[in-house]
Amino acid sequence: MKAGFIGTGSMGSILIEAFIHSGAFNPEQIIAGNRTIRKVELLAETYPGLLVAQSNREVVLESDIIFLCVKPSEFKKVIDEIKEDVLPSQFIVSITSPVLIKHLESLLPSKISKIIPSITNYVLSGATLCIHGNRMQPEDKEWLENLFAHISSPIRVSENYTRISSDLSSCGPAFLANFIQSFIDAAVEVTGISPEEATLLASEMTLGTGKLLTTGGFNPTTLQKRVSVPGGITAEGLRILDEELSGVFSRVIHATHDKYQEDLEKTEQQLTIKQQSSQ
Ligand SMILES: NC(=O)C1=CN([C@@H]2O[C@H](COP(=O)(O)OP(=O)(O)OC[C@H]3O[C@@H](n4cnc5c(N)ncnc54)[C@H](O)[C@@H]3O)[C@@H](O)[C@H]2O)C=CC1
Ligand SMILES: O=C(O)[C@@H]1CCC=N1
Repeated sequence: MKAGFIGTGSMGSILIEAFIHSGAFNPEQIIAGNRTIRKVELLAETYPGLLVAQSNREVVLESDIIFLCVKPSEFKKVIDEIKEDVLPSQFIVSITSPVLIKHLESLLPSKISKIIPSITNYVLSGATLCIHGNRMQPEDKEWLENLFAHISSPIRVSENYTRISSDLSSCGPAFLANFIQSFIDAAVEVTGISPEEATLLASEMTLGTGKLLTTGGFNPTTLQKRVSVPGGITAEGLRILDEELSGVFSRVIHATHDKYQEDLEKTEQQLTIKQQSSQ
């Protein structure tokens, strides 16, 4: 099994490193290409045996499964480069939400899935969102999800819910980190505790909270209730949060969905124009 990666930016390189660290792939099983080739050369220096492709075509010609790890606006160019070489027996995995499965299936003859990762996969944790195309047979889906199980909890989602699922799973780490940073900044400003100590405490707290919510038998509601001693201190803090954060996440979700719609329309336009002109 040879795995090819087109795009070794933030998420492409995180996936490569996670697959290697988890033992899912040896470096020798990986070939990667990137617009700026130096990024792949650096990966190959860290993981000897990893092959540096000189072109996206080379990635496709050498791989059984190809991960497309470029931004939505870069898809058209990549697909134009590789489409003549893609085979029906190959697997193509897109990690980009605004590129629809139906467009990929109309442009490429391979088996297609969309799997949206998360930065949490870097530490072999968090979810990956799995959306499979029509050519994926039950055994293909099982095989691919087993591969992603090395680095994540693969969860099947409907393509209609890609955005909100990705908001929770993939944007979520940044949203949560923003909340934590505000908590730390306030702690430093109000009390004079050092930023390092506040950050350590907040980070350990986040790890423990994640464990309680995944394997500790709590959900967000029961956790808040359990920590809030009746007439105690936590309830005072929660009262402020409930007042101040009311409506904030609806606005966040509207903002991500507006941007998604914009990307979806632009990408659809690019990919379908290409399709018409190639007929
Ligand atoms: N960053 C994240 O946490 C997550 C990102 N994603 C998705 O992953 C996709 C990539 O995101 P990032 O890795 O963050 O972006 P990035 O900008 O860090 O990486 C994209 C890479 O693609 C390369 N590239 C561009 N055009 C190319 C071409 N024609 N041929 C070969 N390589 C080319 C660029 O040089 C760059 O290294 C995006 O669509 C994003 O929505 C999905 C889940 C999480
Ligand atoms: O910011 C972005 O566009 C990507 C999508 C999910 C996480 N990061």
